[in-house]
Amino acid sequence: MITENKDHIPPHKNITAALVLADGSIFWGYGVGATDTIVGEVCFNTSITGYQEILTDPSYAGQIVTFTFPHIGNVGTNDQDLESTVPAARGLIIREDITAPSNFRNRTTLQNWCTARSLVGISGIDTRRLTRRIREQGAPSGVICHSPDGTFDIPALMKQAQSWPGLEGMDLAAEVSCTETYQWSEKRWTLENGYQNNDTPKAHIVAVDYGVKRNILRCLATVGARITVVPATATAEDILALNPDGIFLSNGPGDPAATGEYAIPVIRKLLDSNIPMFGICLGYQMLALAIGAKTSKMHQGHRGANHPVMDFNTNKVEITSMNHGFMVDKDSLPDSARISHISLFDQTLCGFELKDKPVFSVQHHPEASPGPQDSHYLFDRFMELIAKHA
Ligand SMILES: NC(=O)CC[C@H](N)C(=O)O
Repeated sequence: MITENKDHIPPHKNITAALVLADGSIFWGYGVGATDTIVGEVCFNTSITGYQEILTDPSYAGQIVTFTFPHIGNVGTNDQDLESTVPAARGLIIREDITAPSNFRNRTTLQNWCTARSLVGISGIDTRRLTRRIREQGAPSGVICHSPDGTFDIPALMKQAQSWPGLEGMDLAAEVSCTETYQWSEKRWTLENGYQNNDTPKAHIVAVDYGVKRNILRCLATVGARITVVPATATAEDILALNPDGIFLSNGPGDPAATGEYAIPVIRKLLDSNIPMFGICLGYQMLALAIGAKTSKMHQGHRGANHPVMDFNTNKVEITSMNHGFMVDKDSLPDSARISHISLFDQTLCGFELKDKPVFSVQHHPEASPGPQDSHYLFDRFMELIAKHA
């Protein structure tokens, strides 16, 4: 492992990758995956499992993920733990070299999988040091350059990192959304049966895809929904014409405030229909904007699988999976909304419900993938709300 420096010359001849931050810091390491140069916001995730799900979560579009857990890649990759097929994380930063996979579900190494997906990574990085720096100074823009012959144009890489505009004000949801409407009936994976379909649906949910994770759709199918997934640009009329019993607003990448042109007016119209509605993460943030609340960029964000959240409906604490860099400002919630969930790490707002409409939403990821399953009850809560309003 080589610690960061500002010297433009690689410290030895085996170096095949560089991570260059906008402030000029250089971290040298070893290339993983595709031979390319990528730019994005450098964030960190503290989960100890689920790197494949994290890297395929469309909410990470525009981001480079630093894994704080040192052993990434040691269970290989498979075809089942994918959260999407659309572009998601741009790159990965890891501590240890990827070792030979050891898991009965493995199909191919993380190294080959990254190459096949055009994902660029760097290993050999002091991820503790990098994470401390993000905690102290916020998530920086950065570039990973994977160069097998060990040549790097550091000033050009620095310039590329500095000229990247950052996620604030950036709309990425429309880029990762599906373009055609489709049906979904697959339920959550089990060791005994793999993926099974829900063939006896109890309700029809229209899910608006701002970058939806497959496990959210699977959780909805598991609690009994038939799901129609529509593109982020679907109008309220398109959605209502499908005759939904419930409407779901998905997670997704980028700045929620940047979706104001297309998503917010649609959500406002949908609220008028009084159809039960549930939002997760970006969907929650956009719902908040639609009722007049405000969102802002967080200093370092929440990304991990051990975030404690309090549910005020039951006064129970749930350990949750999180992945967000923006938040809804608690004080900006209008009187029409009631706080339902709060982060016990930093007291930020994690959920609200509307007082006079069958609408609720959460900032965390109840579908997990990866992470603890404590929050699965929220999908049941949605189905109960739908049954009550049928
Ligand atoms: N997982 C998500 O939906 C993330 C929402 C939003 N892009 C954020 O970073 O806060």
